[in-house]
Amino acid sequence: MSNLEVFKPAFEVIQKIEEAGGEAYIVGGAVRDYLSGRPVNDIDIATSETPEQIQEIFEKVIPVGIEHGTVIVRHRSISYEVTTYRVEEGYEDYRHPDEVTFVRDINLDLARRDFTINAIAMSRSGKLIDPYNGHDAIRNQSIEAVGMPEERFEEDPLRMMRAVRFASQLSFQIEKKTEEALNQLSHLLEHISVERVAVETEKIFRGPDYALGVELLHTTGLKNHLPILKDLDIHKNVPESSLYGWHEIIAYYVSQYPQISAEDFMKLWKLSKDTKKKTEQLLLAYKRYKKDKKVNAWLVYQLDEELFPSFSRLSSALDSEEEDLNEALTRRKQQLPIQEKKELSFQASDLLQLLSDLPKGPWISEWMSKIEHHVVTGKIENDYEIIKEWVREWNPPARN
Ligand SMILES: Nc1ccn([C@@H]2O[C@H](COP(=O)(O)OP(=O)(O)OP(=O)(O)O)[C@@H](O)[C@H]2O)c(=O)n1
Repeated sequence: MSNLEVFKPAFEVIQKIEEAGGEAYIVGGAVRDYLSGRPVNDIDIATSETPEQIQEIFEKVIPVGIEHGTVIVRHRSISYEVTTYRVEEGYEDYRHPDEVTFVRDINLDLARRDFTINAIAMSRSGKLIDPYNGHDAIRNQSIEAVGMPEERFEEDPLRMMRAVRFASQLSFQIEKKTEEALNQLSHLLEHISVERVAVETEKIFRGPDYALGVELLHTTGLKNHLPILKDLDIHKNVPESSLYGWHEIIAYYVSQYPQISAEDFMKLWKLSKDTKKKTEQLLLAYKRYKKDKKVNAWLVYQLDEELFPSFSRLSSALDSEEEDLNEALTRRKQQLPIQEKKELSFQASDLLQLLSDLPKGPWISEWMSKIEHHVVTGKIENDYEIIKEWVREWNPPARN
């Protein structure tokens, strides 16, 4: 096994808990990702100690979910979620949080977890506690519920979406009995808040094996409980590449199916204002691109630079023949005469001064937009005198 360096600061946290008389292990996604050779991100720690005891042991503790037994410990500028061993999950939209029962045995804590690949604990010497043979499941690339799949899914139906998400992220197969339970219980997804389902759906489309994820959504029947997607033949119309974020997912489907709208996605999936803004920009830019069949100046000017990778991914998801447009967008942006409106050499105040006989009105912003468009697209130079001359020659609409 490769080296445990990545866990070193986390092992120090565990050591402190042990020195205070408690027990602690690294659990969940970090162990899974480490054992499957993937980069380790957030490290979660399970402990025999209560949040109050953890608060006494460490200086910097943020009480994020005391009633669930969870606090954040800051150590060497890294955050660790430290959670007391417990036997029931408190899922806000399905089970009542006060059903959480704290226990003193790591094995009981592992027993309440969703899949065997996620039910492995690692001690600070790197030793594994693996009562469900999760390490073997990782080697066999298999997603298998801990114990009875039906029970696990009834405890929290979101786990069904998580199974598909792990298939997409890890390229693992779902074990037969677990998949059968998915087929049988997919309807339970209706009990889960759409916000939680949205988080998993987003991860399914982002995964390297998103195509397997989309196929599983269809074959298991989970798709039938997903707003909007349930009315589409998503298994026949699979994106040509992964999509990162809801704005890309929506732009993809809205471009494919004229009968659906971005607004409906926003409403039914309860997505954020930020997603709405990004989706609108992306769709507008893509429409322009399709019309002109090239990355033109106005498109690049209007599209936020942070959306260039999204634009590029969207175009290859819709058309595998499409080149990677990210570089073309960046190059085109560098060539623009101005990057933003405030760089115009001729501002609204100049316009008002020049045409002081006209009453103020919407014509000002209409004119400024016209000037901006002309400068960006290279029809006139961004020079005060040149623009002034051009305005003089041009018949203001307000005078017509
Ligand atoms: N519905 C859920 C959610 C989580 N877990 C358990 O809690 C751990 C942490 O959950 P979470 O942070 O949501 O996911 P990870 O598995 O850590 O994956 P990632 O961080 O990559 O999303 C999981 O590994 C699993 O053991 C569970 O049993 N049932």
